[in-house]
Amino acid sequence: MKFTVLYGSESGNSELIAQDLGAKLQEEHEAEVKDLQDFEPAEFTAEQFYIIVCSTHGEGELPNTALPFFEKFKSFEADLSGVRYAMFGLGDTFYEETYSQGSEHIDNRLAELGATRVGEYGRHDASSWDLPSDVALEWLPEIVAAATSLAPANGGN
Ligand SMILES: Cc1cc2nc3c(=O)[nH]c(=O)nc-3n(C[C@H](O)[C@H](O)[C@H](O)COP(=O)(O)O)c2cc1C
Repeated sequence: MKFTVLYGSESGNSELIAQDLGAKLQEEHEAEVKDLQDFEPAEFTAEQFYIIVCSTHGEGELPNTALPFFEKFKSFEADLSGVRYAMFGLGDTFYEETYSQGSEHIDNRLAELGATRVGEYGRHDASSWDLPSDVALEWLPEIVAAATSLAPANGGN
């Protein structure tokens, strides 16, 4: 199973989590970490398992760095039904109405295109005392177990 960790970050928290998840995954798996700024919607493939780490800015919006990707993704049309992914959203419960909604824009569009989210939706609340990477690394094993137990989408080995 090959993992691609994608991140959208404005002040660095999601990027740090993505790097820490990538390093943990690389202990036992093939894994790469990419900024959503350097990723195109057409790159989504059933050969990879995606872990998307993304924060919330503005009023429930994506971080600025992820906006160019999302603009393209909104109008991108393809059948992503073979694509599997997990989501980890960052936010702050201080923003009650829009808590952690940034990542949900990406999650909703992936679902619309037929991709399958695997495992629990991870979250980090900046108002909590928990360190972002601690929460994400605690969340990771269940995701890896679920991802690696899935049959390859292409039916291959
Ligand atoms: C200007 C600004 C606006 C924000 N708006 C929201 C919001 O609407 N909802 C939310 O849950 N968090 C919001 N946050 C909190 C961030 O999502 C949180 O601090 C997160 O850890 C930042 O991650 P990043 O460094 O990867 O961008 C906002 C933060 C800032 C600085």
